[in-house]
Amino acid sequence: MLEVLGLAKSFGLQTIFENFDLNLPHGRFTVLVGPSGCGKSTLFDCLTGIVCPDQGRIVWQGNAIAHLGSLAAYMQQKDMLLPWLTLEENSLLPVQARPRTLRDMKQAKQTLARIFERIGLTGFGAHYPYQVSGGMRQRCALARTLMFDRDLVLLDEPLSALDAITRRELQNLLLMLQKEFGKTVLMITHDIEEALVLADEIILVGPTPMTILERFQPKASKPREFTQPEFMETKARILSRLLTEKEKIQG
Ligand SMILES: Nc1ncnc2c1ncn2[C@@H]1O[C@H](COP(=O)(O)OP(=O)(O)OP(=O)(O)O)[C@@H](O)[C@H]1O
Repeated sequence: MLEVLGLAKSFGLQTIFENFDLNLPHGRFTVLVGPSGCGKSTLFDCLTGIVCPDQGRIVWQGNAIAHLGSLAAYMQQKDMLLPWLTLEENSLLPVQARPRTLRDMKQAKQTLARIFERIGLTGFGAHYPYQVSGGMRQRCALARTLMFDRDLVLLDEPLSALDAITRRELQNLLLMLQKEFGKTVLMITHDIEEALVLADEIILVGPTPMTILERFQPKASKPREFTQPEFMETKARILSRLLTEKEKIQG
């Protein structure tokens, strides 16, 4: 579905990645795990056209494109909510931005009401971002991402500001998106247990310049519990690999 070939990006003298390849098959849930500052968000920015890559090819369903642009829904680390719009208005922005009829808008509002219910925002649609907590803003940003209704969803640490229970609920929501709506998901997380619960494939990336260190394909069927013995072993391997890379850098 999406193929990235030889992607390169530098900021001044700092090479963030070069010759970076990635392949996302349709309907798969891929999770990128790697140390802070190694270039994961920059990769997403290059894919979506926020940042221009220096080199490389992005191929979408067999066609070379400059960037994904509106082909993908992208949730960035910052919630990017517009402060002068309510949570409902923020979430409906993707629908406002495309040609629509009154019926489309009615349907969109119904869909949003279901998503709000699922993520615990029912009753907060008329609130402004400054009136709710950071976790609620993040949930609203996730709702807005879902309202884009794209086959490919890029999520940059979407659940990082949430409490454990809400986090688990939203993990289930993400799994539902993949299973029921056939979405292809590429997600960044620092939480290895979260990666193990969600991923069809975990891509472990190493420090700048970012390279792929190892790939893991958890076999257990979903929904999963990260306490499964297979996961404990994989978690230990991922942690040990990250530690080795850190020690290499520190000399
Ligand atoms: N616009 C920019 N100009 C200059 N340097 C940048 C820019 N954006 C990112 N960088 C640098 O690129 C490197 C990679 O940053 P990036 O945000 O992609 O890392 P990350 O892996 O997503 O980190 P984290 O996991 O902490 O979010 C960092 O050293 C960062 O300072």
